[in-house]
Amino acid sequence: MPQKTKSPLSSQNVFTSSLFGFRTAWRSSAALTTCSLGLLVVVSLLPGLQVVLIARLVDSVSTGDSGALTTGMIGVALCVAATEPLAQAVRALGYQIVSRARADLHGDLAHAVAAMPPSMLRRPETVDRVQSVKDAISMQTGYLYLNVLLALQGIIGAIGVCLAVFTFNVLSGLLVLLAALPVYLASSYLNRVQDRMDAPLAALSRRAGYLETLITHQRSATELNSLGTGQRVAAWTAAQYHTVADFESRLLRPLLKAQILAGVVTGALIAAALLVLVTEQATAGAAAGVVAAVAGAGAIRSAGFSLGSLAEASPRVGRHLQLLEDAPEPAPQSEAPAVHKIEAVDLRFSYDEVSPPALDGVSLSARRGEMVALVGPNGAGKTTAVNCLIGALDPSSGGVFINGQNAAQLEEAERLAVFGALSQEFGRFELRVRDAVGLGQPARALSDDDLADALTKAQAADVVAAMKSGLDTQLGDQWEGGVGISGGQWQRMALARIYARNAPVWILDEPTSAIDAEAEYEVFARLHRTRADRITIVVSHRAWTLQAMDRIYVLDNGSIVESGTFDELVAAGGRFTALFRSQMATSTSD
Ligand SMILES: Nc1ncnc2c1ncn2[C@@H]1O[C@H](COP(=O)(O)OP(=O)(O)OP(=O)(O)O)[C@@H](O)[C@H]1O
Repeated sequence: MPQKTKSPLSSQNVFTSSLFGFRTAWRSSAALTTCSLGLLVVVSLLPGLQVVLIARLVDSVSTGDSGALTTGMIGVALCVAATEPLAQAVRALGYQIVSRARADLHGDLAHAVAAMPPSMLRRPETVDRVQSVKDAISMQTGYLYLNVLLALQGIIGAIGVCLAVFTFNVLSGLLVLLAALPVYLASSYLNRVQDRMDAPLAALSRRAGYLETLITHQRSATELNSLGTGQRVAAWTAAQYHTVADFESRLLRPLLKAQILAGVVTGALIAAALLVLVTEQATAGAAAGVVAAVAGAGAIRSAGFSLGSLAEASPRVGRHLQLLEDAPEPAPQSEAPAVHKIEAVDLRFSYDEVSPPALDGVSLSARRGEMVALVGPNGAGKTTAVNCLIGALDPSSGGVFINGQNAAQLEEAERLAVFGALSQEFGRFELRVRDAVGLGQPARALSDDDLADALTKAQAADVVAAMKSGLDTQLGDQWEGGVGISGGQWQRMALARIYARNAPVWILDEPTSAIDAEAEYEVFARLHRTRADRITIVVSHRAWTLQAMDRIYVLDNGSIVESGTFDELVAAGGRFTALFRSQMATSTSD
């Protein structure tokens, strides 16, 4: 992944976030965006036009020109009548555009995350950043164009009013123009405050969101309510959201102060402009000045509010752009090479500086056709070793060699294509059966025959045969028409994905932990029967599954303490025997 030296965050401001809002709107619909801008210009010029017409109207009253009076009255009436409906039309178009733009932004985020390598996804800061960008799409970045429209309406309206006032009195026009400055300064100040608080706020919100997910998602909520502790998690959720609210209110205080101050200064400048007009101008100018002051204040307030929202969103725009930039380009699918040997040499890895190393010089190897096992007590380092093999973790020293080549030198996609890895926490993808299994194969869509073959090999064909819609059955009973399946059946679906993938190196971390004894026997028997064309590495806690392994590596405290075949290890009477003594005693007594 490319390392970035300069964060675009530092350069985000109202202008760049407006540009981002405009670009997303244009991408979602160029026609609607053009339409909204056209209407916007018309509606924004109405206040200025109103000022000019009122000045003429007052003039015609004093000169007694009845024709001009009638025209002026009709003009003012039309302006007043048209303003609100046109403004509403701009807003309605704006909403339509932002809902499309949000869909695009959610899509962009999903694609960016999909392009991230597992090693990047494992980092907590990546998860925080993704969550923050996702939240912002629903709250700020997704609505930017609406604020751009409102800000433009306010700014064009204020400029129109200023120009109208300039025609009566230059000083007064300048004062109206100056009235926009406090609002802009307040926006910039808020932008800086927001930027400082955004990262800690995202972390707090993610925790609140996580707790809420626990108590609102079907599976976890059912488990918690069965335990009778759902209310406790609900209370934690509420408390965490209150923590978020307290944190946010620290932002609201400076926001309020800055906006009140800006409002007071704006009001004073508008009042001064009005005073100049009333004291220096004839009746028409003064009357127009009153209208201008009201219209100008309204336009500037609206522009200020929208500019404030744009300023508030700008750090989020920065994070959004940075995340998309940091995500690598989606790599073209790589054909898996034939692998005749995989080796791990002296792997060392620590999760942090204080804990003892999770891997302390682990070396192992496997050749095509071999089936090897990693065993050891909980916390020995088996999953860490597996993650280093597939590249989800980078060892601090040592390396993984595929066909003798250092795997760190391979392209990410090339390396991932080598492995079919089934983790302990395999995914329960609540999709149609064909999609849930088909996700194993990125290179092509699988035919029904391919899917049936993978399901059969994973002992899952009977499960699907019993479903009314077969391969088209929706998995998961939280969905309308969806089917709930057992834990072991979910694991068989996950194993079917690995058969569908058919990679040259299979890494199966306790692949049968939830599967019944009969099916487990079948699964292992088939793995042995079909092992010739691949390398199979299995993590297992069950003694009998280890008997036919070509080699067993015994891990303890991050080091390999023994290796050999089952019989050799039993004969040695060492750590392996101690680890599996109770299981071997049971099988002997059976
Ligand atoms: N994400 C993590 N952050 C910090 N420490 C971790 C993390 N994951 C694992 N560890 C620690 O690293 C060591 C090795 O863990 P690992 O998950 O590799 O063990 P394992 O042999 O797979 O255990 P099990 O049989 O329970 O699956 C343990 O001490 C564990 O507490």
